[in-house]
Amino acid sequence: MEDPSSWINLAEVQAVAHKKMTKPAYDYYASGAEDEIALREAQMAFKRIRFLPKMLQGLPEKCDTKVKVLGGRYTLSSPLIVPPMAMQKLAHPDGEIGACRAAKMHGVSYCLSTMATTKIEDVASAHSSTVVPPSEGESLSSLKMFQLYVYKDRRVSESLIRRAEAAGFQALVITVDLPPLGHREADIRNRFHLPAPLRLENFIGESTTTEIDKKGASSGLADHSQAHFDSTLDWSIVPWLRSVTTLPIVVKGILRADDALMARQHRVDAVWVSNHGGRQLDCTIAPIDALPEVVSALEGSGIDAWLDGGVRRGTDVVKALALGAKLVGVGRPVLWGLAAGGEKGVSRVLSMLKEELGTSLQLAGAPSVRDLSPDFLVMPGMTPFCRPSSQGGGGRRGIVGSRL
Ligand SMILES: Cc1cc2nc3c(=O)[nH]c(=O)nc-3n(C[C@H](O)[C@H](O)[C@H](O)COP(=O)(O)O)c2cc1C
Ligand SMILES: CC(C)CC(=O)C(=O)O
Repeated sequence: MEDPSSWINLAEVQAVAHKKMTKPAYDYYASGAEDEIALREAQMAFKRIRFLPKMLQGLPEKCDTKVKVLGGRYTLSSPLIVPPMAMQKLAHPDGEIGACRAAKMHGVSYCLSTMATTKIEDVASAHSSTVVPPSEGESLSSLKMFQLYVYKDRRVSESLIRRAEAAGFQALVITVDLPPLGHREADIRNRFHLPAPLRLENFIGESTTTEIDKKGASSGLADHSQAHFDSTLDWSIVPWLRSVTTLPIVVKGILRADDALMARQHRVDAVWVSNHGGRQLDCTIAPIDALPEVVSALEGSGIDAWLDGGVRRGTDVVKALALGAKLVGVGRPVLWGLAAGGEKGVSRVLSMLKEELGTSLQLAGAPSVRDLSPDFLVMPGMTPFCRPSSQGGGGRRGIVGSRL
């Protein structure tokens, strides 16, 4: 199991990572808040959705996964994104650099966390200098983005944004579902802290102390976020961000249609449907269940809906795309790949997921990700019926009781 090429699914990678990681590091990555209902539900909700595949569609040999995002500004090779995840050197010395390089090599977008163990500028230059060979004659394209936690001291946030912009990050993702930090019992029990010599590299030389570096009485994460993150944010944060940056703004952590409407009113560039991997408020709705309402709130606005949470299979990606997500994030499996095999491990995780995505598109009968729609799915509790049209071809389908 040492050789990443021997792994055949993402669950297997987690088992390898588990054996290699220290208990506090594994628990920090794996766990959710409180009873972990939201964590489990995010995955289970995908499994309740069924496909209604189309046959004899005259598919190309390889289905097209290109997507246009951020108001059509960018065409990307893949709808996959590595969401922001803190402290990636806890998994492996390759850390954020290994993860972002592997993502770029696969045409997968990468979002760097504020709470990284590698400096913004170092990640940017590793990403820029990664040369991606053309794949089947096409050059792969993806984005690098920066995720922001807003600090009580706005000068800290402003400096992070300016550094990310200067370093060439192409979008700013602001996370709105934290603080305060969710009640993560494993981290409290383990008195989680970042072991030396690892540090939150974006804050070296600044007045922001980290708390995360020291073993305290409780979780260092909770201490840090309570001390420094602004828990009083409201929608006026969007105009403030606009006053600081010209980057597209993505709001991450939305689960409600009325919040999506507020995001629309504030002209953000994308709404990222997420429950933070079940690490914040427990018992939230699964992101995939929240997606259809958010998509309909954004309809006609040109604002993208992105999604993460519980994505573990290519079929999960297809379901999210069919329900209207433009980008789909896969979180923990990337960390498991990193822990189990460094950059090569991440690369294997992404290649398995891309392969599953390609196969699932073919089996569902969609020539491209842009051809997907709710018509390919049967939602829980709904009875599908398919009616041939009176003209022959292209039958009509409905789902009894469906809100889609
Ligand atoms: C270890 C870990 C660290 C995370 N750190 C951040 C972070 O710094 N910023 C953020 O917005 N989300 C963070 N997240 C949440 C992810 O961006 C993402 O929403 C979540 O992991 C998706 O769920 P999944 O792991 O089931 O794919 C983190 C998640 C994990 C597992
Ligand atoms: C340091 C934390 C605030 C990072 C985070 O978002 C998480 O652990 O989920």
